[in-house]
Amino acid sequence: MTVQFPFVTSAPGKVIIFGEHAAVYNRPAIAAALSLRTYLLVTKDDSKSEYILLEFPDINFRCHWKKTELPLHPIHPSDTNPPVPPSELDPELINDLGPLLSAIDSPLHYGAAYAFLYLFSSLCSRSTPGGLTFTMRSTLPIGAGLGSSASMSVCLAAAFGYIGGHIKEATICQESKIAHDSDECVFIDRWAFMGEKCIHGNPSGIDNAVATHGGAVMFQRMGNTLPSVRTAMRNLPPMHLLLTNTKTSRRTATLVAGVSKLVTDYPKSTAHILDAMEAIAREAYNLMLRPFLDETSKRKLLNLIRINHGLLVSLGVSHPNLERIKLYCDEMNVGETKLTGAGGGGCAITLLRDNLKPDVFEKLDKKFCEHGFESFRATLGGKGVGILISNDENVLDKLNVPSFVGFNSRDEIETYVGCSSLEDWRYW
Ligand SMILES: Nc1ncnc2c1ncn2[C@@H]1O[C@H](COP(=O)(O)OP(=O)(O)O)[C@@H](O)[C@H]1O
Ligand SMILES: C[C@@](O)(CCOP(=O)(O)O)CC(=O)O
Ligand SMILES: [Mg+2]
Repeated sequence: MTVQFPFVTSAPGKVIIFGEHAAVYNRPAIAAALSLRTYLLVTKDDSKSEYILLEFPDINFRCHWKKTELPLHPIHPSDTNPPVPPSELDPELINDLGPLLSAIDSPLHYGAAYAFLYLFSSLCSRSTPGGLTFTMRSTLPIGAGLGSSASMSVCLAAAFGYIGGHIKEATICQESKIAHDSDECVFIDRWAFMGEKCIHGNPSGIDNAVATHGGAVMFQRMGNTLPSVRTAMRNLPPMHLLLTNTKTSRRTATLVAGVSKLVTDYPKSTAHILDAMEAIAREAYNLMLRPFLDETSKRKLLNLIRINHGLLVSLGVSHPNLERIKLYCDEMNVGETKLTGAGGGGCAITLLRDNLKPDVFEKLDKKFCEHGFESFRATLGGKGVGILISNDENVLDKLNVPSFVGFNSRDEIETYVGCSSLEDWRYW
């Protein structure tokens, strides 16, 4: 198979509706893909053939390495094709990557470069051409609980899987749906999970599963060795979720580590909290299987959102700004609010009551603006990982590093190269 450059891979962010953090401890959680996405442009420039280059303008990071410096793993005849990652990160590869990462100070840059190098070295070989530039753009806020790390890892795993010849070019267009997981999606999901491990140590795998497969799922990790269970939730009832970003930055790695310490220090008490979160996710799952929410089901879901948030507060992963959002929503009686993702800042979701008057939103928006928060209505359950390989001159005109770096808003990215605008996107 010949790899055609330039190309773009893309994957969605996600909203965890119930069960964040508990998901790390093998409890079920419910999440759905978001319409906001990450896009990774891969271009080839023969005049730079000695190098592999990163352009990550969203986090203000660019970097390059000589291809000969990279610890590309030689392919052994006994290797499985496509390669299957081990259950833990490979200590030998981690060691080899150390010197390449040692000059990077910022944890944001470090995590992104580490995931990049780990996946590149695992999936590309000496015969991979040099002169490749990887330019990453997200329409998602980064480090805000909406799974930007997983959507980035999925974009990388898909791109390296394609370049390394491990997966075929996708052929399924926007409208068609497949009933089962394709081999390509299984491959991408598994390797993106390794990227998530590089970025936050002990991920549950829910974020990369949603970013790969799209849609909505009930997900349960089964420990380190067994495969996770992923139950697709088709036909989610209309949920009317308001998503509010505190713009308070935080790192998932720090929050997951904080909960881990609490679980170690208070094993009995925290087990009850995690069990309660499991019961909430299961009750919510049964309610959300219905195509419409009657009044009683809606009331129950609202209650479950409130209880889940209270439990997350008890694990120490809220933040005064998340509590401010909850306070305003409670005062105006618009619905129930919980943090989403790792917490500690980032985003909250509010499940809105029915028949709210528009002026309530105006008042709420005004309050949020005073604190610099940003609200948007979430569209849930979109497409998973995709690839754009286009021969259209108008599209090709945008598929170069300066254009990609130069997009200055979410709307521009979506309009010029986005999954929602171009028909050339294909899905695995
Ligand atoms: N567009 C992007 N460009 C570069 N790095 C990114 C991008 N999106 C995500 N990342 C990486 O993912 C990290 C954020 O992941 P995380 O702390 O898990 O928050 P979340 O997944 O909720 O956004 C960033 O610090 C960065 O390393
Ligand atoms: C806290 C957790 O449940 C979700 C983290 O999501 P995010 O990185 O904050 O978008 C961790 C995980 O499930 O891997
Ligand atoms: Mg993350």
